[in-house]
Amino acid sequence: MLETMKRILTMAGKYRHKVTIGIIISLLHSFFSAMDLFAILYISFSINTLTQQKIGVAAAILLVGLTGKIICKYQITEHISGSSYDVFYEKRLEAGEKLKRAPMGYFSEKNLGEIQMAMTTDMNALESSAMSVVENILGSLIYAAVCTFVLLLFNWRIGLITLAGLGIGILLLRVVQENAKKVMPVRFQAQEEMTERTLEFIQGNMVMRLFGTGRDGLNSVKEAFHKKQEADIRLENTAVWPISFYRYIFRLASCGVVLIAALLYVRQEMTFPICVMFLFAAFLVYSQMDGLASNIALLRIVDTALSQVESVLEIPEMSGNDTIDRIQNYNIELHNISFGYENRPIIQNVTLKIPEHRVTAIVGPSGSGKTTLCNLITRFWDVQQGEIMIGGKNIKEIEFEELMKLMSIVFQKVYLFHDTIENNIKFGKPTATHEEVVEAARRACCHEFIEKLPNGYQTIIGEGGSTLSGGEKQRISIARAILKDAPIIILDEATSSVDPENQHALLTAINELTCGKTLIIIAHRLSTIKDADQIIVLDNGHVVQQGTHETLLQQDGIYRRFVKIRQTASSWKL
Ligand SMILES: Nc1ncnc2c1ncn2[C@@H]1O[C@H](COP(=O)(O)OP(=O)(O)OP(=O)(O)O)[C@@H](O)[C@H]1O
Repeated sequence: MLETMKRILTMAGKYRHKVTIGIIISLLHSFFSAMDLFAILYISFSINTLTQQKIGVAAAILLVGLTGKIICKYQITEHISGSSYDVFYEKRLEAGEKLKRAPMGYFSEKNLGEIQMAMTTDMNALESSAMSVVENILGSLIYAAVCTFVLLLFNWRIGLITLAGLGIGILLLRVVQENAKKVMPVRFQAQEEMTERTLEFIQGNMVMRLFGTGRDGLNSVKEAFHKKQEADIRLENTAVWPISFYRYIFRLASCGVVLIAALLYVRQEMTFPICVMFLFAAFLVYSQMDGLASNIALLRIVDTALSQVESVLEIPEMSGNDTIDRIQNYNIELHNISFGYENRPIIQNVTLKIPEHRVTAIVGPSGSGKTTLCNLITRFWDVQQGEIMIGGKNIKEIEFEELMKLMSIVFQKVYLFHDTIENNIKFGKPTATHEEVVEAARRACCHEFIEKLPNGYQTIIGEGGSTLSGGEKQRISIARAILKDAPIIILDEATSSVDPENQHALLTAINELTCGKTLIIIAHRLSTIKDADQIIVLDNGHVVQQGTHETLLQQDGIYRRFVKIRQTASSWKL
């Protein structure tokens, strides 16, 4: 319990101080709450000599308690709940920054569900509960401790009964916590699986229907729902008995206090007023302990959510914090690089020079590693062996955002944001004017279709660009790259979705865009690569040929065979 509270305070970061003040105020709140008991004590002691003035004093004690409670509650909300929103606003930003610097390998299918859960469900749970749970638990415990202490002062026997009830109650809460500790990871895993399966079912719905497997897909979602349901029930069950027993213990201890007080009075070891005071106290002392049980269950949820969020905040960051200031040229050199996905070798011992201001085309059969090679140059993945240099500098030493300033990339899979077309293009240069956006769009051959849309450049694109065709999305991403105007350009099958009508204009635009730049291109069409300054032929992760179109045609290699069978070889990409 204390460990979780410590973690919550650590997570509070720069708000830790404010939260700590909030916790101290919450202790003060417990003290003011206990003033009800003081008022009863005062009345009980004065019962035989009660005057209007004494009633006034008791009323004043109650009033001070009530006022103190209200002021403290306001301050607690201000310091604890208020900080909670600030803390998790910043944690979301921090996680976003971390994710920006995480290696692409971190974003595996498995991790995506975890990241999504951590950034949404877990952060929400922490935002709404983490701080208040600390406040409630401490508040309840302090209140009970203050009351017990007062009772001990008045009668050690009754005080000890109250203390014993408190001790057993706390032990039972530990049992609840320990039980939940075993079940919570199962529940979280079930929740993650449910999120992943549901997303998969929604995203893959069309494919499932087309192949008549919609029902099978639903079955896996149902199974995930069922696992979640089972985990929830198991979690509830682990707490049912200990919590019932926990409540029973307090009732029992309260009854014990009543009985002992009555007994002591009968034996004339206690005066009637004190006995009455204990009768009241018996029920007041544990009045906040019922709520503590549900807060302990909540603390377990908070604990697991904390672990999930901490795991996102602790993801490895890519190394390198150098700038690109001292880079004199844009020659790219690959020195004996190797890379594999999860120990499956993809790129093997590749050594290459990609000269600046030249066009380098990468070709090879599907799956030969063309995209992977580009992903290594852009440092979306880090090489496992060898080094990649730009302008003589190892890219691992350059900060990722700085490195990205050097490159414009047109991906095979284009992602557009749920925003206006203008802002999507401006993503390449946020400071661009409308005229610059239009100019980039014209050069990327998308101005005309944008103009025909109902709101032109202000038309909102659906998430992921879902309201546009593949070709339209690709042209917008080219406009983005044109606007960014980086010295190194990587085009991964950029022309694949463009219709023949726009093909020529687009290639002209690409030529214009790439003129005088270092261009690496993975393209479909022979026309695109035959004018390249060098062509790299990849096969099974190895560079098997390298040269110009003419020199490669003269060699008896797979490039020549490819050119010959190009019309029929569907698995090749040129
Ligand atoms: N994220 C990934 N995790 C695991 N394996 C991957 C991943 N991305 C690609 N691969 C595998 O690496 C190999 C090379 O893929 P890559 O996309 O680099 O080839 P490519 O030559 O660009 O193919 P294509 O022309 O079909 O796009 C393929 O076998 C692919 O299945």
